[in-house]
Amino acid sequence: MNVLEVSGVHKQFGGLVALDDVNFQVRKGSVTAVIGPNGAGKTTFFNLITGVYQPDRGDIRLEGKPLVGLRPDQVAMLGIARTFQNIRLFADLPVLDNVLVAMHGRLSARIPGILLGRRQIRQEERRAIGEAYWLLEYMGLAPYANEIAKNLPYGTQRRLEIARALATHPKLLLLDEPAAGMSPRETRELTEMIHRLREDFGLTVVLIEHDMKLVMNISEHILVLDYGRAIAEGPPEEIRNNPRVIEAYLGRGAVSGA
Ligand SMILES: Nc1ncnc2c1ncn2[C@@H]1O[C@H](COP(=O)(O)OP(=O)(O)OP(=O)(O)O)[C@@H](O)[C@H]1O
Repeated sequence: MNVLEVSGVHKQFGGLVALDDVNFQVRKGSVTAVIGPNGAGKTTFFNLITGVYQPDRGDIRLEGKPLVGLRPDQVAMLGIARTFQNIRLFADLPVLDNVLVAMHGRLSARIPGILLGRRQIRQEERRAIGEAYWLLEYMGLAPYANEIAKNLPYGTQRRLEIARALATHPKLLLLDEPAAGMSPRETRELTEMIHRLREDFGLTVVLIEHDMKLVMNISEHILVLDYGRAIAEGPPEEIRNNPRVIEAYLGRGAVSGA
């Protein structure tokens, strides 16, 4: 079963075609990578899925529900969470609060505050704090719960971003260059963590990544974009040996370390 279905999605910025009639399906519970050279349209693709941009034409569906026309907060409510290439945290807030804020959107939508008595609000808060601690524990972040986010090492901030995404209880998790700036050890841990997320939560993951070792290790399926066009799609071993992909991307040294 497909969680995400993208059909004929096209996006132009003035004269620049950022995505050219892209089709893409993501199977439930899979890990899929979107790769390609700089400027190929990868982040634009995430921005279209998450409602940051609207496509000029085409259709995007999450479990059959149309996403085109929805705002980012509406897309998030339907079950898509993402992280960003440039980390976006509440830098001056403690780690725990960063997760609680992310959780808030989901909780307040589920139970309008006006319907709750003070005792119930306290119960909800206690439950939210319990869940936030659980998530921090799960992500190996519990020791940092009271640290200010901006003081964490870079790789740990990336993990916190993922914890914030998980706090929204997504069906589909989009990770934009999750290994950027990570040490080889942090990247190995990230690989294990993505595997665990899929096993423990049945989560579907789509990631944009330039670290080909990570991509080839973790993905079942890879979509390759070049100048906004989908030039190849398939399992890692097929993509690795695809002459068009080698020419457009892998041959340019992107496989170094793979
Ligand atoms: N808001 C925008 N306005 C104008 N052009 C844009 C906008 N967003 C993206 N672009 C252009 O669209 C093209 C695709 O950009 P995008 O960021 O999606 O590429 P990418 O594959 O994610 O690249 P990278 O690997 O460097 O992050 C680029 O030429 C970029 O300059």
